[in-house]
Amino acid sequence: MSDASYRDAIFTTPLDQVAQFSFDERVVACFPDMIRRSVPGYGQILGMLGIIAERHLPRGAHVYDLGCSLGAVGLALAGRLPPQAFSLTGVDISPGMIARAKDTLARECPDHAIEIVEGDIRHLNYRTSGMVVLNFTLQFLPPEDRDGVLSKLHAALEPGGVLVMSEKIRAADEQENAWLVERYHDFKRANGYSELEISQKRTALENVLIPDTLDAHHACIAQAGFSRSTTWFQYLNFASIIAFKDE
Ligand SMILES: Nc1ncnc2c1ncn2[C@@H]1O[C@H](C[S@+](CC[C@H]([NH3+])C(=O)[O-])CC(=O)[O-])[C@@H](O)[C@H]1O
Ligand SMILES: O=C(O)C(=O)Cc1ccccc1
Repeated sequence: MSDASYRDAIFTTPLDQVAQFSFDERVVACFPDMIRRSVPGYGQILGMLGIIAERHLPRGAHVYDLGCSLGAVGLALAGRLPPQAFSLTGVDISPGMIARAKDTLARECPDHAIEIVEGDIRHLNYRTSGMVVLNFTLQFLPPEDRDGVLSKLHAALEPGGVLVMSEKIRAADEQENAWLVERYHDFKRANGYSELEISQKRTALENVLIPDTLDAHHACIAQAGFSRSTTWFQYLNFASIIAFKDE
């Protein structure tokens, strides 16, 4: 499979009917460009995941990267930690993403114990792990399925284990939310997206990517059994939370 990456031009031409967004072959082909131009702080979050792993993972512990797409989290951890430091399982439901992630990781970090599997994170039998990463993935699950997944992840974590969860968020206050969304659209314009691309993608993501508030995420995390959680990163309406399982 080719490892070429293209500029995201998916919503450049006017569409009669904008179909629901899906992680199909066209998205796979331009995904690195799409996510970097569309997710404020994406690169910074990846860099910090390596630092968090370095601090929190017991030597040799297992890590899950859930909704791994092209394997960027595994690459970031392998770039910072030696092969003996951890093993990692990346899981994604999109066959196109999985095929490319497997290729990339086998080529870029052959000495690290990283496996990539196709699957639905709602129906996985999780093994005991030291760290679980949901980097912009929970937002794509139907809201009614999210509590169940977080509870399973809490159960799978070792005492002292951590969950890192990044999400597109909404603010409960309408005015605050409007400001964040408007500046987010400015961010996309500044990254070369046209008005048409911004509005068609917004339509495509309706009912597919369902953002929740930070308060709701922290409440869900507490409900799942985590004793503490903190928002360690926010850039406009994109944020990342770390949650700690009791020692
Ligand atoms: N039920 C599901 N089970 C498994 N995977 C799923 C499911 N639903 C959606 N996905 C997968 O979750 C990923 C979300 S992208 C993650 C970026 C990555 N974490 C990164 O750090 O580059 C975020 C984004 O594109 O904004 C896609 O690859 C979906 O196929
Ligand atoms: O582009 C958007 O509007 C987003 O919310 C980010 C995003 C990035 C990649 C796939 C889907 C959504």
